[in-house]
Amino acid sequence: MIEFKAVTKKYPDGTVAVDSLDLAVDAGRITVFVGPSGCGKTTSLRMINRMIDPTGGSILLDGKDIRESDPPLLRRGIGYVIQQAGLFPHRTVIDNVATVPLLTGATRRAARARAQELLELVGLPAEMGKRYPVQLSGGQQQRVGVARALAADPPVLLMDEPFSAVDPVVRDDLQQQLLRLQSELDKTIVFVTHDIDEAIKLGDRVAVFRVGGRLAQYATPSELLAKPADDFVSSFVGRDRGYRALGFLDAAGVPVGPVATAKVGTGAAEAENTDGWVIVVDEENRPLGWLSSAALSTMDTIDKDSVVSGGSLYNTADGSLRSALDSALSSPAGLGIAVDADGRVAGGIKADTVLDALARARRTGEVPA
Ligand SMILES: Nc1ncnc2c1ncn2[C@@H]1O[C@H](COP(=O)(O)OP(=O)(O)OP(=O)(O)O)[C@@H](O)[C@H]1O
Repeated sequence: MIEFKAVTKKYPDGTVAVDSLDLAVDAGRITVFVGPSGCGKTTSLRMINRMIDPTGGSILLDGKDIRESDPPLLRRGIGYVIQQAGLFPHRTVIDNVATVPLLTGATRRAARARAQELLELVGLPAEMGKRYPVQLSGGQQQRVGVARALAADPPVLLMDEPFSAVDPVVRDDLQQQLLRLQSELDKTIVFVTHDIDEAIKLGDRVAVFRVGGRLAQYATPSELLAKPADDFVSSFVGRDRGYRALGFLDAAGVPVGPVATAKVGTGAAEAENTDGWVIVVDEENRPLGWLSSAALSTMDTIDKDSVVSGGSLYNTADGSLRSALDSALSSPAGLGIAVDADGRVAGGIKADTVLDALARARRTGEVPA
């Protein structure tokens, strides 16, 4: 556990970046610091590994004041990931990751083996180890940054806007990856972002800062959305608040209806008769995209290059009302695609059906009316 006790940071020019911060970061959880630019998120984060020292108050790591720890030693137990990954440009990817185990006394062979394992863990193919950072995409560099931060197996991981320099699709992928990793690793993660959506998605708890380095609210994502502490938090988390709150409601009770499917590579004439759209699936019944019946009527064999990419998918195994509704709204056919845990088409889902389920949840008091 990391505890901030009345922590203040006043820079020499008089700027108060953090003002009397009291906050306890739970062990083994993701805590997100979020807030507008200049509100003291980075300063708060960097005080944890003593890159910055507070001018008042104290920070305890597992009950011990971090001022009593030698900074280099302290940092061995605290991984650090930053926005531009911060990789060594003249070292290969594998050597970038192996640096830390080498520093802590591993043999070269053991360090490389560990690095290889970590690259796999963050979803990078082994052959990428030989490349130099410049030969990787931004998202891949971020993965290497995460692998490197994990190399010493630190119990604590600090992440400062790690995904903000990549495009939204890659960011979504990196966020999923982080959640998956965390479910295996149980690190104590402190994650800084200015993006409230990212905070809500990743955080077990979210600390909302306001300019002047003051904590406006510290709560779980659903509490933040349901009960913002004041007007500032309300306007900060406010955008699409009702819609985002759907992300916390299980869609298990939402009925999934039929959807016309057509297997790729089969004759178009064999496709189910429909006056609207069909979802094209692969051999395993996984969705590839949509074809309108008009397009279908012009082709002999269904090929996957002609499909219109669909919207988001709704996973019946663990989907929320938000993902169910989003799948319906983002589909060109107006019908969301529900898939099972293996990604196979389970049926279609309509926006109206989701809204009915929401109305039911309101009636039963599961969500406030
Ligand atoms: N070395 C410094 N000297 C003086 N003021 C500083 C210094 N570093 C940061 N600040 C100021 O402290 C305040 C908090 O900065 P900090 O970087 O912690 O904010 P932040 O919330 O992380 O912002 P951003 O989202 O823009 O990165 C800002 O007003 C900033 O200008």
